[in-house]
Amino acid sequence: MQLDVNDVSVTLARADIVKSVSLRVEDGRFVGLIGPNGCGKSTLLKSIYKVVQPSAGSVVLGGADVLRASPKTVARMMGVVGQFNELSFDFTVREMVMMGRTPHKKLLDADSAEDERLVEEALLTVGMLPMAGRSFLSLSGGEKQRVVLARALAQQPRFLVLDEPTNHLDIKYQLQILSLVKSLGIGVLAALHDLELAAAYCDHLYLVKQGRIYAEGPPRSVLTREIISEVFEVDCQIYENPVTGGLGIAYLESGPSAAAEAAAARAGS
Ligand SMILES: Nc1ncnc2c1ncn2[C@@H]1O[C@H](COP(=O)(O)OP(=O)(O)OP(=O)(O)O)[C@@H](O)[C@H]1O
Repeated sequence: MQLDVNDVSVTLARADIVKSVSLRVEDGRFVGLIGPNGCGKSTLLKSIYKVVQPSAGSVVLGGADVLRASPKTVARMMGVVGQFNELSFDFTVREMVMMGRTPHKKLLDADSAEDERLVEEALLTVGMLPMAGRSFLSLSGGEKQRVVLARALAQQPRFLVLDEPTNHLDIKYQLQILSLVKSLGIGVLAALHDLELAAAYCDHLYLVKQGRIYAEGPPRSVLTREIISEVFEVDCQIYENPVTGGLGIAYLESGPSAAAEAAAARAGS
């Protein structure tokens, strides 16, 4: 299922946070959204999953107008793992994941055997089946993150939106969850902070700076020393990882002055 974001702008508290952003995620592609803190990644994702109303533009998923469609219609197609998943009420892990089935049910429908099966399968996939009876609020950050992903999987989405899905996860689960998401073979748009992981898993990257798309393309064309220095204000060396063959980034020094010095040195050389 293909996602098209067309000239989307978002204004919050009179500030222009997202400025005429267009992007495309073709069916089956894993697309990363990267950029510094506060550049507007989460706000853009929220406008795609209908939590924030854009001031302009359109969002089209599988031919459907997401901004006009009902939340239930969108939830039948799109799974979401957002950044904050705190709840006021406590639910068990199993109940949380069962909520992923809601968009596929009618009001007051009981859970079917198929619902139960999908919930078990999703819990097994994220390694949380042994904790199915636990209270969600009692879980660690990483365990909660895996349960929220299981809920999105139980939803059987045809498109996934992930906002820093590896936040809180240790390295085993970071790798496992990204591999799992990739293996689903559906369109994925994920905000990611770890640039090496983004390079390893994403087919295509959009780099956001101050609410606009600053660069886009295959990871190797976006993650260059120049672009990282300009956008993240950190000097680095890009290399080919001799073990994995993937793109490696060695960060040299942080801070605006180091980046400015590096830029000046490059300009002078
Ligand atoms: N409801 C709001 N009202 C006013 N400003 C907001 C609101 N929500 C977000 N912002 C501001 O919009 C900007 C972009 O925030 P957003 O959360 O989209 O950034 P982000 O790229 O996801 O950042 P991070 O990497 O830190 O998660 C920030 O300056 C933030 O303070």
